[in-house]
Amino acid sequence: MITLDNVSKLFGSFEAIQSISLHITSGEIHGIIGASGTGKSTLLRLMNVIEHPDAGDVIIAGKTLNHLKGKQIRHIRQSLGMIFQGYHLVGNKTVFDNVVVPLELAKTPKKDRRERVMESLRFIGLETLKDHYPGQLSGGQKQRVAIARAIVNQPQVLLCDEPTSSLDPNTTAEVLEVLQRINQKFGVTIVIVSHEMEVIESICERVTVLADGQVYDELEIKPTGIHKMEHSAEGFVKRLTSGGDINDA
Ligand SMILES: Nc1ncnc2c1ncn2[C@@H]1O[C@H](COP(=O)(O)OP(=O)(O)OP(=O)(O)O)[C@@H](O)[C@H]1O
Repeated sequence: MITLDNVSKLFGSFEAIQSISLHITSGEIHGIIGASGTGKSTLLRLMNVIEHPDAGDVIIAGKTLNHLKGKQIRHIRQSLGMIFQGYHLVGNKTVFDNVVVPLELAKTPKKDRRERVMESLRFIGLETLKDHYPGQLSGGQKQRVAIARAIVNQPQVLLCDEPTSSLDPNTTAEVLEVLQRINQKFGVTIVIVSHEMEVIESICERVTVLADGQVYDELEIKPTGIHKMEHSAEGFVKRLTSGGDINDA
């Protein structure tokens, strides 16, 4: 579903992403973990065509994104949902009016919008709060509204940038449960960037470990534990698998 083929990204002379290749299969929940500044968000922004690679190809659902032009990019973005640590809700719009935005941008017929928004809100269990404003919601509720907005267009891929980093453990579990249901019910491929191994471990099947803009390792998470797929240094992976923050590794 998502392939990065020798992708590099420069900011000035600084190479934030260095010749990364990875493949995420359709229907997978894939984690990207790494210490602060290792390029996790940049990698996600390359998948969402917010950033463009300086070298290599980003291929989603068979389409090479870096060869697409304006209208085509807007079209492919409609098959990608995105959620962020800071929710990015519009404060002076109600929950309903926040969730309807992607349908307005996609020019979905007006007669269909209400039912689609309510369907999304029902899925995340917040339909009764449709007339509330973001300021009246808890952090977990805000993130669930952001998820409703991200899935209202029925995307094939959901890209999540530190989706639970501002949340307490109970609310984190609620948000991860919603993501898991989206994956299971609709077959949406999910990519989650996080620096918290517990989050990645609880929901992902495979994990890419980044260090200094490069793929440091790939891990497979099975009921029996975490399996190294490549060449990790023992101490580094031990820290990860014991639930420690990767920044401590
Ligand atoms: N627009 C930009 N201009 C210049 N440098 C940038 C830009 N965006 C990111 N960088 C740099 O690229 C590197 C990777 O940044 P990125 O935000 O992808 O890391 P990250 O792993 O997501 O970090 P964090 O966990 O702290 O969010 C960092 O050194 C950052 O300072």
